[in-house]
Amino acid sequence: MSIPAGANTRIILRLEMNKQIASFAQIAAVIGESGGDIVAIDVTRSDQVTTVRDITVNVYDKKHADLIVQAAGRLAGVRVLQVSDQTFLMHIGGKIEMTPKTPIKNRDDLSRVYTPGVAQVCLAIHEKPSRAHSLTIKRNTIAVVSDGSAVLGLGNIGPEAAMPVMEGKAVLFKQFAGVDAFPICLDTQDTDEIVRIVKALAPTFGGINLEDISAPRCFEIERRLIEDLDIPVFHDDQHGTAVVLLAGLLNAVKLVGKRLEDCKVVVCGIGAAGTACTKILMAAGVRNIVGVDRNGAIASGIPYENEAWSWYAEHTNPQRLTGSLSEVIAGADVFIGVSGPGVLKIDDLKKMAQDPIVFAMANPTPEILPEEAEPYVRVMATGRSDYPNQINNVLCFPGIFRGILDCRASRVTEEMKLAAAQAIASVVTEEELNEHYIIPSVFNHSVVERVREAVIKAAIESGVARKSVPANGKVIVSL
Ligand SMILES: NC(=O)c1ccc[n+]([C@@H]2O[C@H](COP(=O)([O-])OP(=O)(O)OC[C@H]3O[C@@H](n4cnc5c(N)ncnc54)[C@H](O)[C@@H]3O)[C@@H](O)[C@H]2O)c1
Ligand SMILES: O=C(O)C[C@H](O)C(=O)O
Ligand SMILES: [Mg+2]
Repeated sequence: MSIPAGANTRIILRLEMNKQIASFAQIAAVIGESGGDIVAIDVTRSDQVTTVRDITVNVYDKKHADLIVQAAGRLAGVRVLQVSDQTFLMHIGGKIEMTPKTPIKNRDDLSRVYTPGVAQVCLAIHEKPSRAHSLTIKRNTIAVVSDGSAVLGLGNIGPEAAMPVMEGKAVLFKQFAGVDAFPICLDTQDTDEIVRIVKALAPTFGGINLEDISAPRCFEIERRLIEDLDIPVFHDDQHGTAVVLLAGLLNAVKLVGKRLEDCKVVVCGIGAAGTACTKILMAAGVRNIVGVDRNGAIASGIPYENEAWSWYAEHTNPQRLTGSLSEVIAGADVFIGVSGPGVLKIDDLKKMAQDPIVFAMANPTPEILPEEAEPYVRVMATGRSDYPNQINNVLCFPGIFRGILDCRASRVTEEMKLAAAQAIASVVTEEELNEHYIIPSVFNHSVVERVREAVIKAAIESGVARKSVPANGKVIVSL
C-alpha cells in the first residue's frame, strides 16, 4: 500500500495485528529502526485474536513514509489496513460549512425568517433590487468559480478535483478577511457556457473570483463578465498573482539596489498568471520583459494562433530575443516562473546578472527548489507556505475583496491593483527588509487591513465605489 502524495510530515497507519503472532513492541521497533517517530497510538478495535491500532508517526517525506509502511507490512501477523495523512484527514467531508446567523427558537422566529415575514423583505428587494446588497448574503458573499482547467500547476484535472483548492480559497477568504465565499466548480470548459452560467449566478453574489481557468479562455471569460455584470469580476490567477508579484519585486529591487526600469525580467509561462504579471510590471515601469513558454521566447515576427501571445509579442521583448529559456535568461536580473515544476536549472541561474532575483511561483512544485537555487541567487521566493518569501495570491485576494465589498465597488480598476501591491510591499519596513523577508506573511494582520484601505481609497478615486465606508467606527468617506 502506498500513501497519498503530499508534502506532509505526519501519517496515521491503521494496522491490524494478530495478537498470537505479532506484538506492538515489534511494530514500534520496526518503525523506530526505519527512522519514524511515533507520536500517538489509538486502539480502534480489539477482540480475542486481533487488535486494530491507529499509529501516528512523524516522517520526513512521502518516500520515508512509504518505507515505514512497507516495513510494518512485512511483519508477520501485521496487516496495513489504511494509511492516511493529516492533510487528507483535514479534507474529510470538505473544509467549510454553512451556519445560520439567526437561530430559530420558536414560531415567532420562524415566521420572520421564513413565511410569512420573509415575503415583505422579498417585495422590498423587488421594488429596489439594490436592497439585495443589504438584505441578503450578497453584501458579504462572493463566488469562487473554476472549471478545473488549470488547477495550480497540476493542469486540466477537472471540476471535482479542483474543489479542494476552491474550498481552501473560501477558508482563506473567511479567516483572513471575514468574506463568505462559495466554491463553485463547473462541469464545462466552454467559454460561452461559463459566461452564461456565471451571469445567471450573479444575483446571489457581491463579487466573482474566477480561479484556475486556463489561458487564453480566461481572458475572454473575464472580459465578457466584467462587461455584463454590475459586480466586480476578478480572475485571481491573473490579477491576484500580479499584485503580489509586484509587491515582492518592489521590495526585492530595493534590497539589491536596482531600479525596475533598468531590469531585464524573464517571465516563464505565458498563461493567465504570466500575462497579468507582465502587464502589471509594464504599468510599474519595467521596459525589458522577455516571455518564454513551451516553445521558447515569444517574439514579434513569429505568427501565433493564440491572440494573447500576438499581443505579448508586440508589447514585450524589445530586443526580439528568440530561443529557449536557457538562452534568453542570459543577463536577466529577474526570473518569474508561473509555468511548471523544475523548468529552471542551476546552469540558467549562473547566466543571470549580478544579484539574481528568482521568483519560482509554480504550485505546488516550483520551477526550481530554494535549496538548489539559493547558492546562486540573491533573493529567492516561491508560492509555497513552507519556505520563506511566499509570493502567493493569498496575500491579495482576501484584502482586495474585503475592500471591494465594503465600498461596494462596481469593478476592479488598475489603480486598485497597483494600490494593493504597494500596500502589501509597505508592510515590510526598511529595517526588516532582507533576503528572506521581502514579502510579509499572510498571518500578518496588517496585510488585509492595508490592502483593504488602499483598495477603498483607489476605488473612490477611480469613481467605482458605490457606498460610504465606515473605518474604526467612523465614516471616513461619504459619497
Ligand atoms: N504563486 C501564486 O500566487 C500563483 C498564482 C497563479 C498561478 N501560479 C502558478 O503558475 C502556474 C501557471 O498558472 P496559470 O493559472 O497561469 O496557468 P495557465 O494554464 O493559464 O498557464 C500556464 C502557462 O505555462 C506554460 N508552461 C507550462 N509548462 C511550461 C514549461 N515547462 N515551460 C514553459 N512554459 C510552460 C503553459 O504553456 C501555459 O502557457 C501554475 O503552476 C500555478 O500554480 C502561482
Ligand atoms: O492556489 C494557490 O496557491 C495560488 C494560485 O492560485 C495557483 O493557482 O497556484
Ligand atoms: Mg490559482
